[in-house]
Amino acid sequence: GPMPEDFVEMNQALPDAIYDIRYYTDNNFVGEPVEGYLEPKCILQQQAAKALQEVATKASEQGLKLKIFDCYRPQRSVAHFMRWAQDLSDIHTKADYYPNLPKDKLVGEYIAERSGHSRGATVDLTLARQDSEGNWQELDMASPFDMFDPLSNTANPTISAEQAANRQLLKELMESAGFSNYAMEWWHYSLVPQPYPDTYFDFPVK
Ligand SMILES: C[C@@H](N)C(=O)N[C@H](C)C(=O)O
Ligand SMILES: [Zn+2]
Repeated sequence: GPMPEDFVEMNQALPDAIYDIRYYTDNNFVGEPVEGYLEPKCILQQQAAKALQEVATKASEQGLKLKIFDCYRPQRSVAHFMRWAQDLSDIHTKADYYPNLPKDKLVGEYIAERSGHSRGATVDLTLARQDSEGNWQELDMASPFDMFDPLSNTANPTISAEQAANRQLLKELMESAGFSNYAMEWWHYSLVPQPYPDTYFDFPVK
C-alpha cells in the first residue's frame, strides 16, 4: 500500500539533520542495498517526526546536529535481514559488523524479526559536531552504528568517560522528547507510547 497520511518525510521536515540512510547503500551489515529502500529517505510517523524535530532544536542549541541512519523500515526489508541472517555461509561483513559474535546470535538481540522500525516511530541516530575545518563529525560513541557487539550496549562499562558522556547526551536529548533507548544498541530509539503498537507497515521507502 501507499504511505499513510500521518507519515512524514524527514528530509523535508527536518532538513538540518544529516541523513546517511545506510540500508539504501551497500555500506551496511548485509553488504548490499536492502530491499524496500528505493530512495535514501527517513520517513517517520508524525508524532515521532515532531518529537525528533524537538530533539534537533535542543541539539542545535549545543552546536550539535542529528545524524540519522534509519527510520521507518518496511517489513520486506526486515525479511531481507532475516534471509541474510539464515545464510550462515555469508560472513563477508563479519569483520566490520559482528567481529566477536557468531552470526546465529544476532537475530533477537541486535536485529529484530518484528522491528519497531516497521511501526514507524523508531530511529537509529547519533550526534555530530563541527570540527575546526567546519566538517560535521560524529561524536565518539565507542562503536559505530550497527556494530553488533556488547561494546554497543548503551551502558557498556568498558568505554571511556567521554564516550559514556556522549551516549548519555544523546540519551538525555532523546528521552526529553519522549523516546526510549534500546539498551542493547546506543543508537536505537523508539517513541513511547508507540502510535502504531501492532502494525508492521510494508510500503517502500521512496
Ligand atoms: C539492525 C539495527 N539497526 C536495529 O534496528 N536493531 C533493532 C533490534 C531492530 O531491528 O529493531
Ligand atoms: Zn534501530
